[in-house]
Amino acid sequence: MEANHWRQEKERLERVRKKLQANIAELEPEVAGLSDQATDIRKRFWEEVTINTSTYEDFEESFYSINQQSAILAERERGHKLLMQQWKNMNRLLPSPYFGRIDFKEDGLGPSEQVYIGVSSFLNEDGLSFLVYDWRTPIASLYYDCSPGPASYVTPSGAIEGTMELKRQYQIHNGQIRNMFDASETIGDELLQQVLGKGADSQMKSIVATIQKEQNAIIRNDTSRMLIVQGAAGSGKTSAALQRVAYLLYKHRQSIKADQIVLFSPNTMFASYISTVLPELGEENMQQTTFQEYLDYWLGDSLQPEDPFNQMEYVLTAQGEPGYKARLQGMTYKSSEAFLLDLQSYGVWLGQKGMRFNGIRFRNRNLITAEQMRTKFYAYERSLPLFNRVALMQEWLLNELASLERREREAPWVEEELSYLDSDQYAEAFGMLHKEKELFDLTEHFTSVREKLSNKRREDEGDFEFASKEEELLRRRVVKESFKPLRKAVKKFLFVDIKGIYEQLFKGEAAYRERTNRAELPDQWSDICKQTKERLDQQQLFYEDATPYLYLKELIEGVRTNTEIRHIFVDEGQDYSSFQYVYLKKLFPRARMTVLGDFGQAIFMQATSLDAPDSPLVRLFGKDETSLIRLLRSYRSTREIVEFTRSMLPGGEEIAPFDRRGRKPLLARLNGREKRDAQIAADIASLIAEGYDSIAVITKTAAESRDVHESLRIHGVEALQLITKETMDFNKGVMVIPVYLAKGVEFDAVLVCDVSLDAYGRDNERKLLYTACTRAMHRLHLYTTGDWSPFVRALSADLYEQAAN
Ligand SMILES: Nc1ncnc2c1ncn2[C@@H]1O[C@H](COP(=O)(O)OP(=O)(O)OP(=O)(O)O)[C@@H](O)[C@H]1O
Repeated sequence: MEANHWRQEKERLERVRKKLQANIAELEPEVAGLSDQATDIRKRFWEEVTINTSTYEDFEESFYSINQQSAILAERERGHKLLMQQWKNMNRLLPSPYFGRIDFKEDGLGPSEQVYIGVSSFLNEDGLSFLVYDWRTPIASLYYDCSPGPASYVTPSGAIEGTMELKRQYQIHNGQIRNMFDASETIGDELLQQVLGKGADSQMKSIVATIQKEQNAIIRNDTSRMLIVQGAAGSGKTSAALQRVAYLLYKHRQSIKADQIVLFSPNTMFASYISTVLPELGEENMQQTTFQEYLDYWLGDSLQPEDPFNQMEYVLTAQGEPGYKARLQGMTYKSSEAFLLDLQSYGVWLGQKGMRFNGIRFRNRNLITAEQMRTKFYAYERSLPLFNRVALMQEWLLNELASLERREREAPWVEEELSYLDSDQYAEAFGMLHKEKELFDLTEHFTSVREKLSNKRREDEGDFEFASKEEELLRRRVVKESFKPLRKAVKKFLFVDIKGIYEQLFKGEAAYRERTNRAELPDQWSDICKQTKERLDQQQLFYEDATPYLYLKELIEGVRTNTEIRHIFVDEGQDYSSFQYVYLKKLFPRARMTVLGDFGQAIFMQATSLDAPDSPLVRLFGKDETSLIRLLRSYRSTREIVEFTRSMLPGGEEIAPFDRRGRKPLLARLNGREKRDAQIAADIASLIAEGYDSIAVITKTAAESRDVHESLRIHGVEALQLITKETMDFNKGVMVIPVYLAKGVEFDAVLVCDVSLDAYGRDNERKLLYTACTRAMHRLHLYTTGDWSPFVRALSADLYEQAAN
């Protein structure tokens, strides 16, 4: 680039930085005092406000004064927050104010405008012209979407047409321009090369400077209710999702707050891995959770749901066990749409007969029997949906309990209970009664007024009548306390025997057909029934049963919803069942959904295809409300690694590697485990010596991880982490990790330790191996002590190197 361009750019950078420094210095004193001031205001606010309740007018006045003051306080706090935000943004800009520039000449207007783009906007003193544009502004999309030449961008008031005369990228560190490129075709191949060539980190990085056009379409999609992204491994799905959150928070800053966005992540370690991206962009983090957390929350007390990792371990390790085939068939069927329809039909059947209830017992007596409830339930209007009738039942039960409670006051046990009250309890109850009476009982007021008027004292504690009243009140209180758990249980719908209702669906083929109208059933149905029932008897649920169970529960009890949430993001979306999607949609009725995933990495049994023409995901909101974007370029791994991994997948040839070069994957076959582990230990040492500091030894199962971890430590590998499903944080270094926990994360080097026919021989293990290998950014090693897995054997020999034995 010409020397005078460099000079001009350096001078401009200096100018912008000086202005930033001046503005920061100007705000500094104000900002420094802000947090003290805020607490000061609050303190004074509470000191100055006293509630005057002597007369109604005084009370009213105090009330309005409090309201007024708190409004002033809120306004001031808003102002402070804004100031603080500006100050933080400027500080974030200072070391690297921008990463891109476009010169854009709008059709029909004067000279072209120089648009510098950075992580937030920065205005000139005039308050009108932008020295830096936020990357999320409409005009900045030109930088991501267009090449020099005719170009246009969309604003809320329509499309703006014009010509892009220049597109430039900068690498600015510590206030110095390190590098500058003028881009022509696509943005930033050079910059991207440099970014991708770096080492893996313990935290995911933001990609704002190098967002690619197809990723930008995901980030800025604002029209669909459902946005589905099917993207190859390493194509930037998670990155795009996080930038999209930042974009939505910026674009809808008046109406959406960070806590109205929820991201479902595959595990807690992944949540920690991505947690710094949004703060790096100056935004607050969205809420993060896992589907398992949700299941635990709603089922926790009554039934223990299995977690998906245990389910996965079973699939991978229990091949020889009896009932294995049935369990796998059960997993597939219970995640299917067919089963969802079956449950709906079952709901209709339950509307006519077969509901099961838990009778209400009290002190070893039946208060209301299950039979009474059933009779009552089926006496309600049959056309009412189940949950309406259950709500009516609930109301009826609460009324019944109230009258039973009244009757119960005369029961002998109450008398007995009263005599057990010690004097303290008595005094306490007595005090409470009086207090309650004074506050709430109108008759008490009336009595005291009458006392004053007639100048005649009411009966006191020594009076007979008072004593009997007191006993009556105490009885009432004792019975009320003992009925409390019953009322609570009714309010929580515990009178519906959901477990029994779910269980009676698995009473054999004929019963199932009758209840669901299903003609075709998996051939192992009777074993599936047996397994399901056995689990329920142990107060547990298979993972594949957990969501259907909750679905049925809500069909009967009514749907839980959270109407606050505006957007939900589902990462690794291929690993959720159609059931889980229906569920999420119901749960968050006002939310838009963004689902990101890769069917090539669908390693769980409940997998859902994201982009198949008949995908249940598309049907969820209907074609018109759904957009589907496919990402085919893979950025994480070198060209050599992508060429190797994509060949493992049918149809993988459409995955395009980004052109970053490296060594071909290395295949090593060794004679026995001892030699293999010695080789892995030696390879780890040499990779570290080459400068790679994030290295993962990937195993298939948790048990294998433990073995290999132990063995590698004996072989002298130091500071070796063992990652389990309980690991909360993702730390850089050398680790042993089961493949299903490595989802979504990446490493400089990956060593897959047992790529034998035994370990990865079945078709469902193909995707597992693909997922393991695609975690590698720069180097990939595969080891075996026996025959190679057929998925490796089928690869063309020029895709890899073989280690000399
Ligand atoms: N536009 C980009 N600029 C710079 N880096 C990028 C870009 N897109 C993706 N990357 C990098 O590629 C790697 C993979 O990205 P990411 O993890 O988002 O992909 P993914 O599609 O979610 O992967 P997977 O499905 O395999 O978990 C990350 O290191 C990310 O920083």
